[in-house]
Amino acid sequence: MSEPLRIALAGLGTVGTGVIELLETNRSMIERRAGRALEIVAVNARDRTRDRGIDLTPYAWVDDMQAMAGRVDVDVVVELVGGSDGPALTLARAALDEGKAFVTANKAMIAHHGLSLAEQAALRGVPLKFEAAVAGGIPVVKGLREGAAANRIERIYGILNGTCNYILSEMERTGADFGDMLRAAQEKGYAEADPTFDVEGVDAAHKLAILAAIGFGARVNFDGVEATGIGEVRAADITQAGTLGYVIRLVGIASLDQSGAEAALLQRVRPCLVARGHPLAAVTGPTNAVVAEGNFSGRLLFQGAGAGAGPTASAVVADLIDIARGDSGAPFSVPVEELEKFAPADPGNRVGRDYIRFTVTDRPGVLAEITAAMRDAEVSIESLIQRGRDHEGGEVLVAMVTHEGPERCVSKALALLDGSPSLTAPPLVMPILKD
Ligand SMILES: NC(=O)C1=CN([C@@H]2O[C@H](COP(=O)(O)OP(=O)(O)OC[C@H]3O[C@@H](n4cnc5c(N)ncnc54)[C@H](O)[C@@H]3O)[C@@H](O)[C@H]2O)C=CC1
Ligand SMILES: N[C@@H](CC=O)C(=O)O
Ligand code: NA
Repeated sequence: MSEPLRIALAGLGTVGTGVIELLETNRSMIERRAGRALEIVAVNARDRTRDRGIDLTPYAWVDDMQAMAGRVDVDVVVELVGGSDGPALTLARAALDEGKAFVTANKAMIAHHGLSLAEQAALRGVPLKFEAAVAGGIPVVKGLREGAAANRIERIYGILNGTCNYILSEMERTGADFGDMLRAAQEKGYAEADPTFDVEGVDAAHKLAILAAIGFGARVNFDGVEATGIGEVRAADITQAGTLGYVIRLVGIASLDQSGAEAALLQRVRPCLVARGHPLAAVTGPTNAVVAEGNFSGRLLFQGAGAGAGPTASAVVADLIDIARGDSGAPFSVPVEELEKFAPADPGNRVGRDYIRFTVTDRPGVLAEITAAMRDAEVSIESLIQRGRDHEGGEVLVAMVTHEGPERCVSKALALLDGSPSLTAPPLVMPILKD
């Protein structure tokens, strides 16, 4: 058997402690599969004295995280600290610079700096791996990079944030309110250190940017992702959607828009209506699911735990096993210098159906004003529901579903209504996910 793969582990929170537990529990099986032992030699976290429920005495404690990069007894640095910049990025750069393999679960860092880190890794000829950064324990990076490598990917979409999916599906199941469900998601360890990243769609946008890069051979472009979170989704929307045969899910979608002279990349994260019969509608709780449509494979569905200690550790250790076996392939499926630079697609070109919810004052003529704007913008209405008011002159919800049409027409209709005294809040538009 070869020499052990020697690991330095930075960050001993939810994921870091999960990695130690997994390596301890499955030690001999992993050694057989990897062809060599995976041995943690050094660990670091902010607080040495904290009781993490695991025994850290077998490992050297390093006070300065950055010192791990230069250790001669280390082959691979694992970063489980978090944050797109700061110490995580400094460590990544230093480790790659020292010619160490680098493994991370940090989607924020890969979404922002994945391209330059991949360039650095290529320059030094060392592996850079981030399976845990996209959809936690689901082997979707590997699935796309290896399993679906023979295909041209037509579209990738999915439920990429466990916290939001937990909140939406629990609101749907129990009628509970948003705040209580967010607290529960935090207590269960699904949420990011800053949960606004989850609820505002930023975390899902990080993951989508990485997925799109792998699926389309594109340069990672987080700034090209249009992200809307779930903060505006009301219990009433969930009920209305249910009446119409849909559930609401936060969905990240990436596809190539071929309508112009040059292909452009559409990357967006939006709360969407998902038909009850669609596989994503059955995805509840913190579960993630990714659908990739390949031109030969057809629809591939990857589903599983997108967060939590065990599943995320499973992805981190899978990367370590790959490194132990000698895999040093391109992190984004094609060599970094061949990644294409796509312009962001105009979302107005999207042709689809939308759910639009208006909150209006209940007085004569309001509905006529809304439908006139739809007519003038050439938006065809498929169905319309008006919910009864609470009191005379009170707020009323008007929800409609459009026929298929260009998204720019819906935007035009909303622009026509902008500033109307009849609307008590900005309308909420949720695309209806295409099968
Ligand atoms: N928790 C989850 O389910 C998932 C987490 N991730 C990612 O994994 C990474 C780690 O996440 P968690 O384990 O949940 O975080 P955590 O907050 O539980 O743990 C972070 C660890 O890093 C240490 N740390 C933070 N800032 C530090 C600093 N400035 N200097 C030294 N140590 C520092 C903390 O002491 C702690 O040990 C993040 O990038 C996160 O986005 C990815 C997928 C799922
Ligand atoms: N906060 C994330 C954790 C994993 O990436 C989520 O809720 O999905
Ligand atoms: Na993954």
